[in-house]
Amino acid sequence: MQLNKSKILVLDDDNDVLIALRLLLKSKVKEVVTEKNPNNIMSLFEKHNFDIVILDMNFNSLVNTGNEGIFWLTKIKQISPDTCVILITAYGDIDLAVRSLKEGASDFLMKPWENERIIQTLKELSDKQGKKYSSKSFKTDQGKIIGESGVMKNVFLKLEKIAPTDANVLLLGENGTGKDLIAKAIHENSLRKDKPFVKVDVGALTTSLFESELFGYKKGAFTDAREDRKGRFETASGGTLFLDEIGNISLQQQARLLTVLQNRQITPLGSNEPINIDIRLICATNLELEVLADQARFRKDLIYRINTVELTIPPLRERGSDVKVLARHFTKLYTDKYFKDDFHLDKSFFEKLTNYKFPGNVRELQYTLERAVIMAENQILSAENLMFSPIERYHNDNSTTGVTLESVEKNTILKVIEKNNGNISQSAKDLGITRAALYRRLHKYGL
Ligand SMILES: Nc1ncnc2c1ncn2[C@@H]1O[C@H](COP(=O)(O)OP(=O)(O)OP(=O)(O)O)[C@@H](O)[C@H]1O
Repeated sequence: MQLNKSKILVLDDDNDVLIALRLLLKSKVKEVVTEKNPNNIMSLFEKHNFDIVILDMNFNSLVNTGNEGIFWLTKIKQISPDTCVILITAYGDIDLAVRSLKEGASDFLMKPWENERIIQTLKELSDKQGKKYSSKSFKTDQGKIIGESGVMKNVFLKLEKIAPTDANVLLLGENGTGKDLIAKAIHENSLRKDKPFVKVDVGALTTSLFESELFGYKKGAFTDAREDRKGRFETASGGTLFLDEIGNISLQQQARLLTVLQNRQITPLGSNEPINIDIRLICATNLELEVLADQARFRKDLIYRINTVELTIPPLRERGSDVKVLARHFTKLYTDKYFKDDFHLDKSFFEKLTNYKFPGNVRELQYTLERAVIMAENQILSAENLMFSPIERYHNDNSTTGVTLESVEKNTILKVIEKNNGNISQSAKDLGITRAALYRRLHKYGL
């Protein structure tokens, strides 16, 4: 990462220091935030993702032992392990310097400092971080996309290449794999980052809503159109439009979308005047590309339009050690959110997690850990604290123990209904039975 893309927090109780560093850094970094009170660290990290913190060693002018600096350094490293911390002190002390480096500080500077030395140190740290992020995580303002597995490193490398271009992107991956997060990351790391990011779950829109949501309407265009309303294409102008669940839109909706993308123009309902649109398009689906490319379901010409680059986000069960890294991340997140003391994560905790297949992917892991943290009765999290969601379990059960014909039938029905988003007519069709027969079975299995 270059220094001009870094977000920096300066924490010092001396106003002169804050002003001097703000003036020095303002034109050289992406954002510089200054703060006098270290008790505000937590809330600042909730709002910003700082790459580097410049931290005073001595907040209490009466006791210059530097211990406060070490205390806050440890806190920052707990909240955001990837943030680099540079400690500064007016009371140079080699022992303290060594200790702070052991506790995770990246460097140590003496007051009064030389401006050039600070800038040089910040540059080196930003460079190092850039390399680290490209292999371990990818940053967004919402947080980090975490992953250290080979497949995710590959995703990060592709993201770095794709994000700054204006290419349309198709994100493929099962539910809960992080497509939403990645769509935002692409936007935030693009040249359009200061313009809107607009998400529409198109799979959930009826035909008439699809038109009015995406293209907008003029007052009087239909009974409820009491005033002009901009469509999402127009709201996203200059920025990124993220169309989620694109695989679920009808052929008619696909035709409308294709026309807009070909002409780069929309015409609001009730208007005769087309409006030029300037958007970057990101689409996502949980269908596999081969399924999506089935002519009966999706137009090939539209696939080509939306899919300049495609990015497949692998399911969590194929990401090896990511389960552990994500588990640590979510445990920490919820420990802080619910003001709990830090937990010891037991061996059995990780064993149970790594043996589970996570049909609901990262979202399921996240909820499982939130539940575990809330319900924990002591400071140890072990296998017993992990309760996987029953709504996902039927996907995961590959063993034949206890399998009956009835359970197979019940699970198949559930899967098909889920695939069709609860649409009973379509599910009955896919199952090769009548709607009435499907209702009888739903009743029989208490579904
Ligand atoms: N690699 C990751 N690192 C950190 N958090 C993640 C990661 N992947 C997913 N998450 C979190 O998991 C949850 C689900 O992710 P997200 O909504 O992006 O998935 P999705 O693929 O868009 O799901 P769906 O297809 O159901 O819309 C979110 O809370 C997201 O922040």
